Amino acid sequence: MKKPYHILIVDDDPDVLTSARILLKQHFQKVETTEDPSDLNRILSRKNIDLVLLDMNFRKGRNDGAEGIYWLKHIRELSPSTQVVLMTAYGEVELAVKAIKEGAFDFVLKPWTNEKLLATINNALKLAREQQKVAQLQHSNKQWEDQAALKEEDLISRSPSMTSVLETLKKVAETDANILLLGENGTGKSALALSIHRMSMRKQEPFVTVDLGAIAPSLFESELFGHKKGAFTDASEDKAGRFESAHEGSLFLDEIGNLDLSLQSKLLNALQTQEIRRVGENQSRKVNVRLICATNSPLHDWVEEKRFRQDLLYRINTVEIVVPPLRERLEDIPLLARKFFERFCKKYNKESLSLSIEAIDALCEYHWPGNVRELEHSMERAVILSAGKEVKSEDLQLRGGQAAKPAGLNLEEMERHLVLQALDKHRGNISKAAKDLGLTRAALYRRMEKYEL
Ligand SMILES: Nc1ncnc2c1ncn2[C@@H]1O[C@H](COP(=O)(O)OP(=O)(O)OP(=O)(O)O)[C@@H](O)[C@H]1O
Repeated sequence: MKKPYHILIVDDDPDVLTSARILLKQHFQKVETTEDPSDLNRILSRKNIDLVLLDMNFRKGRNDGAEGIYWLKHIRELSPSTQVVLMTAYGEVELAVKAIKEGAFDFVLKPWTNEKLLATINNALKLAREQQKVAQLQHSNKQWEDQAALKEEDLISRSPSMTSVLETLKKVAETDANILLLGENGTGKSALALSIHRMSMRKQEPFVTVDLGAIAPSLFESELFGHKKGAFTDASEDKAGRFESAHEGSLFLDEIGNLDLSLQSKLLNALQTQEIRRVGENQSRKVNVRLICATNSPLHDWVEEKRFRQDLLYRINTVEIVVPPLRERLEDIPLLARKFFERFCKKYNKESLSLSIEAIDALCEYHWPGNVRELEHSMERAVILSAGKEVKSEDLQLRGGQAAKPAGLNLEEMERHLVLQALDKHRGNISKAAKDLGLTRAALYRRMEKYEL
């Protein structure tokens, strides 16, 4: 199978162009040639070239390689992610070394052997892919980092319903099946998605998250599929979408119910063809991702109401898993409560604090509309607010219970407290919590980040 790369060969000798093209066409999806290096501007600004095979000497009679170095620098500036392999004549090794210092990946001596040329190009493309991965990791969002910080053994449960979910996940994680996680907010869907990735054969590859509940719908397409420079006002440079970032790894689409019908079609198309097209580009790119989706929306009802495409649902739910709400996992409540409590005691230097039995009973009786996330927040709040040695049920401030007065808090602590309260009230629904607090979603996100919520 041809590799999904786009290669450009630049040489003023038509015979060299022809023989290189014939060879490379057998191995790579797209191969273009030009005799004139000044075409580089036009080509690089319109197309995504993965690698340029560049001659060192263009004008007849000149063989100091200066022009090759000039064009090499030019390519590095115009398109830093494009790899450059130089073609040099015998006796120009010193020049080639200089070129490598200027950013060329490697050089091949003319006349080349096919094996050597292919091996050099493949190595350059492999490096480019690795560099991309590093860049993706560096750019990955905070949410990803939070999830990455969660260790597998952190996902704890002893309730029969959740244990059976975890067992099913273990079985399907290794396959490449697309998985749909259904369940209320805060039940642990994101944590499970990461756990699936970590148990899969793709675990060494990227795990990329797109939270469709946290970005503006107008940005969905470019976020998922990327864009070309100039495709819209804010597109100041070419950008790969999350699909490309997740190539060979897993893509987690959280709140998939937020996709409108036109994007549902585009997503379906991408899944069917395993190709995506960046916004503003004509050419498509091959991608290979394992898709994990999650939602608290009733997608099956939405199919009936024609709000969600049935064919897309069937694509994403090869395996469908319902994550039970916390109130149906009674055995998990004390287990998780203690775990969170210990974590926050450590964080706030209150390690002598304890959780009373009657507080645990109250936790077990509560209905947990915001599920594990609400329990986590309640434990944090209890640790922060408790003044004594032991947290009692009235310190828990469970909704419908007696609210403790958050006395003695400074302005920042008060703000954090209000943000937590609003998130709990709306079961982690950012839009509703923001509205309640009189903030924009972005302003609420900033505060959540500030207070590490
Ligand atoms: N079984 C578990 N053990 C330990 N921590 C858990 C468990 N389940 C969930 N959590 C924690 O609870 C919080 C909420 O979980 P998560 O974000 O995965 O829920 P979600 O279902 O994806 O929520 P939403 O639908 O709002 O995106 C996270 O901090 C997560 O680490």
